[in-house]
Amino acid sequence: MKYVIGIDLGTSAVKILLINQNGEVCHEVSKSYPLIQEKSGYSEQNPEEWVEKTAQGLAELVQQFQGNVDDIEGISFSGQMHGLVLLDEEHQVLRNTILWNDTRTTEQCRQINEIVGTDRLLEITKNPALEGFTLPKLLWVKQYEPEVFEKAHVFMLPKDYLRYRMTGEIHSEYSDAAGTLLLNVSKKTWSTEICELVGIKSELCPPLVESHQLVGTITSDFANWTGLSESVKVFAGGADNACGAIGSGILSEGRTLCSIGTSGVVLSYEERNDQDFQGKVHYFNHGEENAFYTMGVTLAAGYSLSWFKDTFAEKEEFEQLLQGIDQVPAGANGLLFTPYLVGERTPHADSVIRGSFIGMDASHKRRDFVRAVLEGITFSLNESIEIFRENGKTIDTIVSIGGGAKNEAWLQIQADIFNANIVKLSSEQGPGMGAAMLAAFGCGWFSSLLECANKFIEPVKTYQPVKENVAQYQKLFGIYKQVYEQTKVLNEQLQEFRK
Ligand SMILES: Nc1ncnc2c1ncn2[C@@H]1O[C@H](COP(=O)(O)OP(=O)(O)O)[C@@H](O)[C@H]1O
Ligand SMILES: O=C(CO)[C@@H](O)[C@H](O)COP(=O)(O)O
Repeated sequence: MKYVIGIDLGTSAVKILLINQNGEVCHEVSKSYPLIQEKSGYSEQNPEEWVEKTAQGLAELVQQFQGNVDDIEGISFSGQMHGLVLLDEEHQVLRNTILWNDTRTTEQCRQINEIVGTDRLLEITKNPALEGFTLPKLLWVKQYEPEVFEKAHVFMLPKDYLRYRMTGEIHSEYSDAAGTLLLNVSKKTWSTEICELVGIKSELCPPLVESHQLVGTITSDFANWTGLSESVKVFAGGADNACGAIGSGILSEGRTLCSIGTSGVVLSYEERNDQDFQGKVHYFNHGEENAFYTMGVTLAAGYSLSWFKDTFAEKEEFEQLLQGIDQVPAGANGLLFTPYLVGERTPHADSVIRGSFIGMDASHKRRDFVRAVLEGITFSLNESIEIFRENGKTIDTIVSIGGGAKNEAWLQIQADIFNANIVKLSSEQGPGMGAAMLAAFGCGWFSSLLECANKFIEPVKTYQPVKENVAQYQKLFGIYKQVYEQTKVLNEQLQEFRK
């Protein structure tokens, strides 16, 4: 039996899956790392931490593995998107990575809009300038840390840096490059036009490859560190949402995904590169060659729940915190939560807005708050679904993955709020599975990703919407949507008091 490894470099943790040729998860390791949040709106990580935790995880996985290590044939990656890793000429990291959920770059987004023009930007990159994307981060470093920027030789995305440390080879691939705001998404080339306009040397952009492309083998140092064989083939991999889509079988038109990790996304497969959502949702290259996807993003989805847990129930596990929420009625007894803890992306691209609990009552218990948090996150994702539906998409079935798909009551809440069937898969680790599938396809085990999906992906349960809950949530969603407008000015006034 042969095996592949899928490494998902998430925001909360690196998750590593060992998968056999039947698509069975044989071993699973997860190693977490913290966010560095020096100020309100800032979010960074130390790339060295990703490398160390991945190496530790792989070493643990190899130790647990009973078979012959030479039978592990391929490795590929899925990674949190947009994060800026800057390397100098010696390929040393110049500063901490500025992450996708860091919103310090509103000023740089305005500059990009002024210099490139919003229409031209949309034409080339298919996306508007948003704080989370990589180009505004590059411009922020150029403006505020010129001594760092001067030394920059190449920029990389998180999983591309990890792969570089494992192989010594520097590459980017289209699905992650699409989230930089520097890629011409239809032509699949770095945009020299944008680089020139904003004053970024195009040599900073790494060479581009396809997600399933073989980029090398692991270095002898990394092999010694982990126990892996030096001959294991390394494939480029993809953005976590592209990989989540592959790992959930979102490989044809009409298929929709909901992924609740640190962020939350609703994603839809696109065959074509010329749909027009006027930048209301992200439009990126898929990890499948020449395919695309559109996506709405809630910045603090799982993060809202983990924030609540860390703040009010630090010592408890998620399972304990979520106990009993199925006994709280839909609507959490009149308590509403908006998950804008670090600002928002879809449908409100707003780095200043912050979250709220509306309707707190003396009768509310902790579990009402927990249910309200889950419902608020799900309402936020429903705003993305609403955009898709308003643009003519039929969304009646959604595959749900990510840490959020571990809880049955939350899956039912998703069915009721989205008014769609929710499909749970045998593994909620869609991005890691997608990465492993890219390795399996790259190794030649299958003639297409779709063929691999048919073998590897196993739906285990479907949650159907309950009519009474759907009606209740439709009323509540109308109220939820008003909270943004009603709290926007208040949050602008509060901004000067933030850390
Ligand atoms: N048992 C659970 N039930 C519900 N949600 C959970 C559970 N365990 C983790 N989560 C949620 O999943 C999130 C992490 O999901 P994950 O997909 O691993 O994220 P990432 O890829 O961003 O690291 C946490 O922030 C938490 O909100
Ligand atoms: O910014 C985005 C997508 O545009 C995020 O979805 C990141 O890709 C992080 O993903 P998770 O760590 O939440 O999976």
